[in-house]
Amino acid sequence: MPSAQQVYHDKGRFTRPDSIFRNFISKDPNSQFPAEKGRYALYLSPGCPWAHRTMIVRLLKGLDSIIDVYQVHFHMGPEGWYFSGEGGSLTEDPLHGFKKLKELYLKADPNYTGRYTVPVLWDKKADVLVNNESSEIIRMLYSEFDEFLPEHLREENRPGKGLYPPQLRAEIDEMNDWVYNTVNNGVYKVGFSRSQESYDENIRPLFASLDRLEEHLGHGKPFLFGDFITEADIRLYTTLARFDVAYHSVFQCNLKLIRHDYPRLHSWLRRLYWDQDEEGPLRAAFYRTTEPNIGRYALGYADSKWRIVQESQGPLIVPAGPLVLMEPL
Ligand SMILES: N[C@@H](CCC(=O)N[C@@H](CS)C(=O)NCC(=O)O)C(=O)O
Repeated sequence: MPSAQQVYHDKGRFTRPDSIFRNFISKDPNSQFPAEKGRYALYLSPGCPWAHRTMIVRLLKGLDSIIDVYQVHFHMGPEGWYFSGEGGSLTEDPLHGFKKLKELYLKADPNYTGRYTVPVLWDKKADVLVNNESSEIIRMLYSEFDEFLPEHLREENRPGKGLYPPQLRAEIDEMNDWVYNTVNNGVYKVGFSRSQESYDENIRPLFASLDRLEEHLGHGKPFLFGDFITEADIRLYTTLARFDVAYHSVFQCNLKLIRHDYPRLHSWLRRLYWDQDEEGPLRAAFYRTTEPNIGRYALGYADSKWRIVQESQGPLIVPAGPLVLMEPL
């Protein structure tokens, strides 16, 4: 097995390899992966921000009874993600009896040599891995399953015309691009640096982008693109929900805190988090997927940093603060 250094680093700089399985579920019944109730499952760990995107969209869209979720242990073991039976994890893969996610990937492709990442979108009927790239999985969930949903949850009937509405696509894509590079993955570039140079190189662009997002919210509207939620909010949220409780301390992203230094981002974050109305437009999707897990984010990141940066050498120390995980509204 290649070392964490070989998989992830280039001269001390963290590099995230591309996902490999890139098929799509379609509403077209004649497609290879047609949308069907009960046919697909998401394997995920609730600590992972990429998997968290899919958890949010599944609830936000009301797909809970249409797509299964199979949870692995909160943090990785020496051989990656595994089923433990603890803290919401299943005892084993319910479809194959596997104990490790690695076995699922090797079932999908015995010659697979990439990383065994979550989320995984699995086709239970064909018994194959459909897709392991969160940005694509969430887009399949927006509208491909709409025929199984009540009218008001279908994309065309949502106020604002959906999570990725045609009139905003270019702007959303443009924001996704810089937010991914400097914020979503930016925190990892800082936190998984194996050199001071790499840390220095990545910390300023991260905070420059947070400053830019704070400015962007100067429009005074509740969401990044106005009055209605879009995928840009979902993609930013999973990073900001982890920021003060994990990235600031564990990943040393410590020039500023969301709660003290970014009033608009802080209100935006808390409004999403604290909405507990399961019948409302957000269906409490942010609260239900974050509140049970936020207290474990620091542990999950301390553990992955210890594995990836320190190659499991020396002590693992998990920071205790902040005392308040998410400030009240
Ligand atoms: N581009 C992928 C990234 C997924 C990813 O890197 N997930 C991490 C957890 S946060 C993982 O499973 N890592 C396992 C490993 O690297 O061995 C996506 O967005 O789905």
